[in-house]
Amino acid sequence: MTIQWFPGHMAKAKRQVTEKLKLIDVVLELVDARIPYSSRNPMIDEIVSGKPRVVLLNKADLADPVKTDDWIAYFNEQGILSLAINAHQKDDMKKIIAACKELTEEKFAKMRAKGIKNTRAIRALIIGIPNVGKSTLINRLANKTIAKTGDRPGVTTAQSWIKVGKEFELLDTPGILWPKFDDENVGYRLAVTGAIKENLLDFQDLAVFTLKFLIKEYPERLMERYQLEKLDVEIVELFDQIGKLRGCFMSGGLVDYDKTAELILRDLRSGKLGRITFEKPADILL
Ligand SMILES: Nc1nc2c(ncn2[C@@H]2O[C@H](COP(=O)(O)OP(=O)(O)OP(=O)(O)O)[C@@H](O)[C@H]2O)c(=O)[nH]1
Repeated sequence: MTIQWFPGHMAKAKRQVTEKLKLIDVVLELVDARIPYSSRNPMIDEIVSGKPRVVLLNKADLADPVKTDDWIAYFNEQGILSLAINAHQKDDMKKIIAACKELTEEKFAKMRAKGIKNTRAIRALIIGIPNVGKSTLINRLANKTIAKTGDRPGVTTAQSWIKVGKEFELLDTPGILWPKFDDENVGYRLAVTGAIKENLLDFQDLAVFTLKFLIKEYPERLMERYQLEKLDVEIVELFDQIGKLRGCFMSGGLVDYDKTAELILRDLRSGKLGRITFEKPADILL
């Protein structure tokens, strides 16, 4: 997984998704429930225009449930159906299929009214930015492991359908979209949640961003996890305290800030700092 999008890439990705859209009845737009704004493609409305769509707030198991509810209400207000899911959870698949049925009911009723007898299965496509859980969801819906092919430049692979019961089928390769790049905070949020390739990142920089965010939004969690008594100190002081507590030292006995930063990010990504969401609908101007 890399995120290196250039105008040429973007145009090609858009074309590939547009081609796939012609084949399907309903779009499953996957976003990261911890960053439902930053993990959406900026041109998504234009790209899927006219197709019924469900926004799936994936990795909801890692996100703050109160904020997830706010996001669902927000999408509702926009007239977009949305569901909180965990792509590893079998039970959540039923909710997705039920939502797809609801959204395509009218279209299929019209087909039946025209006398088309053997009504086919509902056809769906998963789309989303890198690392949002597309393959995991495909495998979960398919109930087996489907080889990860993605869209490679210049390679035309035949489209095939994965049957999920009698009434639903899924295109076996997802549509890959690019994230937003227009705002520094968006970049940080994508990076701390793991959407950007690790070797492109400065862990100390990301850990500073994370600590500042936690001080503001989840101070108790931070204090509890790292046994901190107060947070109104310099960030470097927090690094020192956390590094000492967790044994992140260099050979001379000084705190190793790189190791400490990695530890903070690992804790965040694995949910050890609790369920965290980085953005609220009220924070964004849409
Ligand atoms: N906790 C949690 N982890 C998830 C969930 N869905 C996916 N993941 C994890 O997120 C990581 C990325 O998932 P993938 O399915 O590879 O994502 P993708 O969108 O196919 O990624 P690309 O191939 O890079 O486009 C994996 O480590 C998954 O196990 C979820 O609902 N909850």
